[in-house]
Amino acid sequence: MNLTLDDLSVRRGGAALLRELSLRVPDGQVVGLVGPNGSGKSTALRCVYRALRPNAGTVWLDDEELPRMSARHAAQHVAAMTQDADLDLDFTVTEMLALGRTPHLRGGRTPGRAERELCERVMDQVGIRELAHRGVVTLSGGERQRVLLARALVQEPRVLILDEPTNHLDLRHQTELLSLLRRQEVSVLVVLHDLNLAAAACDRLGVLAAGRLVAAGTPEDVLSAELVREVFGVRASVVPHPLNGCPQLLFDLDHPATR
Ligand SMILES: Nc1ncnc2c1ncn2[C@@H]1O[C@H](COP(=O)(O)OP(=O)(O)OP(=O)(O)O)[C@@H](O)[C@H]1O
Repeated sequence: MNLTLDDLSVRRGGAALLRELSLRVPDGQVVGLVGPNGSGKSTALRCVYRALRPNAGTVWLDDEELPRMSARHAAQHVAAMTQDADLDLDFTVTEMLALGRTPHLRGGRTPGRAERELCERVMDQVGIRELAHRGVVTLSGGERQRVLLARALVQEPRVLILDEPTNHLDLRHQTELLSLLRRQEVSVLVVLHDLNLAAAACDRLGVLAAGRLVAAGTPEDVLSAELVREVFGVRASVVPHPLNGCPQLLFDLDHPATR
């Protein structure tokens, strides 16, 4: 399913948070949204998972306008793993995952055997089976993060929206999560801060600065030393990854900034 952000503008309290953002996530591709703090990345995602209504522009799922869909219909197609998620609930991990099936259950039906098997498969994929009976409030930051990903996958979405999904994860879990994303047959829009992980994991990148899309394309097209200097104010060298050739950034901590 193709996801299209179409000319989105968001203004709040007299400030422009997003300015005429257009970005396409083609069916089955992983598109990364990167940019400095406060550049509008989460704002863009919020417009997609309907936590925020843009002042102008819209979002398309193929040729259907997402804001016009019912909440249930939208949730059958789009799942989000976000910074806003509230896990301070007295639920076990298994119960939390079952909630992910809600959009697909008709008339308040409770999850049956097929749903339970799906949840178990996803727990194995994400490596949280041993947490199944733990209360979600007792989990570490990284464990919670993986439970949220599992809940999104249990939803069996066609489009997955992820806001900094790796921020609490250790190195192994970061790489596992991103390689898992690449194996999913869904369209993915993901905000990442780590440009090297973004270059490795994403088919395409969009770069936001002050609410505007300033570059978009393949990681090779986008990640230049000039762009990193201009957008992030950081001096970096770009080298090809020795195994797969994707661009990777090296930083000089003695001379981090250009100004
Ligand atoms: N309701 C609001 N009213 C006013 N300003 C807001 C509102 N919501 C967000 N902002 C501001 O909009 C800007 C963009 O916020 P956003 O969360 O989209 O940035 P971001 O790129 O995701 O940042 P980060 O990398 O720090 O997570 C920030 O300066 C933020 O303070």
